[in-house]
Amino acid sequence: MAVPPGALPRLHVITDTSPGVDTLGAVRAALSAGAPLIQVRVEDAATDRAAFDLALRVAALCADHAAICLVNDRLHVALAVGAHGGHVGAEDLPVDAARRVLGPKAIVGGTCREPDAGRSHRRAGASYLGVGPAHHTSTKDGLPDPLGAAGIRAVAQAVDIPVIAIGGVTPERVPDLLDAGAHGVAVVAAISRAADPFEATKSFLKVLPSFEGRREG
Ligand SMILES: Cc1ncc(COP(=O)(O)OP(=O)(O)O)c(N)n1
Ligand SMILES: Cc1ncsc1CCOP(=O)(O)O
Ligand SMILES: [Mg+2]
Repeated sequence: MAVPPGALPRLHVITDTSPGVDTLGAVRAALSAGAPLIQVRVEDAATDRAAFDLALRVAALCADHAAICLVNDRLHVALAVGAHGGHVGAEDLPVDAARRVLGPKAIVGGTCREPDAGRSHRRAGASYLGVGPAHHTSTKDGLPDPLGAAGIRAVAQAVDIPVIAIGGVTPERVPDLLDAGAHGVAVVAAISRAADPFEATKSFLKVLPSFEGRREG
């Protein structure tokens, strides 16, 4: 299911499969609070079967809430569960290949950190850019130094597709990221590892512009 141009949701809640986290509990809470989009992300070491099982359940929950479901990295899993699209980065399929795999109507997100890569992803058919780390994060290892709002701004000014800022995003940091030109934010820890993921989601929704991104029907 395609999202109309300009209607990409502003809050992307990314699943957290790290030990001690109630992955699906957090997804249910986020959706109940009004999260418009869930991205299914598993550890690199997870099997395809584990990724598929989680994605199938998340896709069903998203359907119940008229929310969008994307799958990170594993585009065959996205296709297998009927997700709305997928997200790829430097170690995944290139954006143009992801677009060919998922088709012209799918949502295809591509990671980038600087303007030239953003322009190139745009030409390759990306629907949106995931740009980060915006701030320090302990959720993913091996990342470069945080880009800060200035780094987000540099990419946002270079493209005409939505920029989703990722990495260490909290509700308090959202206004600066929006001022820098981000369309929205992607969040792992500040929702899934919050004491109350429902309230945490509400806190994000309060500081994001209202949700033209929620899918009809
Ligand atoms: C919205 C969004 N932006 C960036 C990423 C990161 O993707 P990638 O660089 O491929 O890293 P992994 O998430 O695969 O570890 C993302 N998932 N979502
Ligand atoms: C996957 C990824 N890519 C850049 S930062 C990041 C992790 C974001 O997680 P958190 O919201 O917990 O900082
Ligand atoms: Mg990836």
